[in-house]
Amino acid sequence: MEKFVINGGNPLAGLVEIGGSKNAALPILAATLLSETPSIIRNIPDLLDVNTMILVLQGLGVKIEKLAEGTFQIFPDSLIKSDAPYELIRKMRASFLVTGPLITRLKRAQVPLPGGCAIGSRPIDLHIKGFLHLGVQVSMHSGYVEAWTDQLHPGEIYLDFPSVGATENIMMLASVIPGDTVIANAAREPEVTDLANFLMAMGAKIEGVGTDTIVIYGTPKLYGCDYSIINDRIEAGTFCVAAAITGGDVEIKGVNHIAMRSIITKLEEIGAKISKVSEDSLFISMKERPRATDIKTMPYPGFPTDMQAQFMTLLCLADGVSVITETVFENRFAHVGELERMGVNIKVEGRSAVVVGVEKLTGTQVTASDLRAGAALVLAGLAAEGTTDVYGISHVDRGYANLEKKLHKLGASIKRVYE
Ligand SMILES: CC(=O)N[C@H]1[C@@H](OP(=O)(O)OP(=O)(O)OC[C@H]2O[C@@H](n3ccc(=O)[nH]c3=O)[C@H](O)[C@@H]2O)O[C@H](CO)[C@@H](O)[C@@H]1O
Ligand SMILES: C=C(OP(=O)(O)O)C(=O)O
Repeated sequence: MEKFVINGGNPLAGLVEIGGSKNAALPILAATLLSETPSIIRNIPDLLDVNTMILVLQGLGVKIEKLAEGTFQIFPDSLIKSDAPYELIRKMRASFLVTGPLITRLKRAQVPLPGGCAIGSRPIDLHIKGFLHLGVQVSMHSGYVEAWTDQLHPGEIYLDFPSVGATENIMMLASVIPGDTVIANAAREPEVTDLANFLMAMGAKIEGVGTDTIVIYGTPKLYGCDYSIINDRIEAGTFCVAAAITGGDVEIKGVNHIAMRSIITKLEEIGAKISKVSEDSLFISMKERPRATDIKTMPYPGFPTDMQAQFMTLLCLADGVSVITETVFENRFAHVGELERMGVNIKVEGRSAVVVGVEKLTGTQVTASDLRAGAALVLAGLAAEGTTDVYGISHVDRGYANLEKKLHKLGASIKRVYE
């Protein structure tokens, strides 16, 4: 078993470079299946989830070559299988994103229902709704989604919620269906935009990217291309909180200021001083005790649910009472119970958590239940008095590359221990 052992109290200082975005890399890797010709994808982060997606593609028959650190060439011409294995899909919900591309290439897909996870039940009804509108037939049995088509056609799809994954699956499928497909109430996340940019680099024509109405003018053939994915705004946000919670001074390089607007605004409300160093770099410093503030998670450009747990840790140390409301996932407060072991004062009432700031956190043993809960516990450990052992760090490895190395370089006392 692996754990992080953290001795808290060191203010972080120096420069950290942000890597490629997990949530952009996963759909873009799936989208390489849409053409028969190879693509080169750059800036792919070295994460467990990326490895899982690579195994999914290889399991479907696709050849993948690593050209350099973070750069892979994908040869989708060897795609032969339309069924994705349960062992991989259950590890990572994003593997369901191969469904759209499989239908376009092989006219059928058999993919296990990805199921729920520690943050909620996470249904896929909106993905299915989109497929049905585009001429796909779908049946579900024994925990599998079976999808097939004789004739795809364009359509108009209204999403009841701007689901990131549903927007991505539908956009991929529609990009090879001649005619105009409209996705209304589409997700506007920067990672959806990155996927659209990749599809356009492959030859698709898409309008309204980054707005809530995306129009895809499909073309029967897409071609592989050379593409570099965007950096990870959630990794950047997590390092911002690490700097703030330790009273540090850190330059964060590889950021998109616009994509991080809600995160930066909330940090400033809490009392962090943030300045723009360059087009892709910011400096964050925090010398005072954090101030309480309220946060409500929302689809982009609202405050990201993937930063909720990390901000909760910061607000646990604030002077005053904060209310954090989670509107995106129904059950994303699993970190609260573990933070309580470190001395926080939080009361969960339905979808809101009332956080009464305390003066200090105390190190102890805690266990991550999911990716961002794990990040929140690491942040708590960086600020706590004494030693914190964070277990369950495979969750953290799903979404952070070299987290402990990057934190150590900034002056944190953190090491990975194999027990
Ligand atoms: C790999 C990836 O990109 N993951 C991100 C993606 O997840 P993911 O794409 O799974 O998130 P969605 O935007 O689809 O989910 C948001 C909400 O919609 C609900 N829903 C979704 C689909 C559906 O068919 N029916 C339905 O009810 C979900 O249960 C959830 O409550 O966006 C989330 C919201 O920003 C992020 O937290 C995840 O990090
Ligand atoms: C919820 C997350 O990811 P996923 O959708 O892959 O579970 C996340 O990145 O915080």
